[in-house]
Amino acid sequence: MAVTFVTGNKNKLAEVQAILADVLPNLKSENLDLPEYQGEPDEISREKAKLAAQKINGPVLIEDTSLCFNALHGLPGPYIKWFLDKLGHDGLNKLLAGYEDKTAYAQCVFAFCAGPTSEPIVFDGRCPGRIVPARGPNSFGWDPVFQPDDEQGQPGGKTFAEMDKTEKNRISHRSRSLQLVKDHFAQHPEYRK
Ligand SMILES: O=c1[nH]cnc2c1ncn2[C@@H]1O[C@H](COP(=O)(O)OP(=O)(O)O)[C@@H](O)[C@H]1O
Ligand SMILES: [Mg+2]
Repeated sequence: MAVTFVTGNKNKLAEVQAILADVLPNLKSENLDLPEYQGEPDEISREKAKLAAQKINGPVLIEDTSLCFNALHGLPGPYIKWFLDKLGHDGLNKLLAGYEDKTAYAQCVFAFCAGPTSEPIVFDGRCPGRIVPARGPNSFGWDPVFQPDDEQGQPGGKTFAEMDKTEKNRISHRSRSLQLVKDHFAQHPEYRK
């Protein structure tokens, strides 16, 4: 019962295969065109996983990433893709111009659905930080405008874009939710084959 990771994003696939290698050595991948649901991040991932499990007719893993501004009660959240696309890094900063509070969190929700009639299980990983004017290479999404907090919960020094991969992966929203996924599959050897 090999699990299929449904994604169109090659970077995500590589990261997920690397991190899950020992618990899901036979993880497959498929690029299905799934609808972009609206709602709370965990609900969106749940719906995506259910539909993917019906289309694949087997066990699936999906992922959805949000960037949530506290002053805006969690928005743009799951809609960050379009906000980033239309407003750019500068526009994301300007959204918070009227607010003292620049804090935000990156949220990654993986969802696993065992089959077409199963209820999905969600794995919610978050990384707290703040929105800052862009710094560092413009290589991945909103990385240049997100400055994660340090281990003490204080404003950290670097944006995600200024960190190397290892440094980002130690604290990132995605690595935190993947750790939960890993713990889950460590207890479910039936998916290792
Ligand atoms: O770790 C990250 N750093 C910076 N940007 C990210 C990260 N993960 C996802 N994004 C961006 O956030 C947006 C929402 O991600 P989502 O997971 O819905 O994207 P996808 O549908 O392209 O896979 C996209 O614009 C994506 O590029
Ligand atoms: Mg999305």
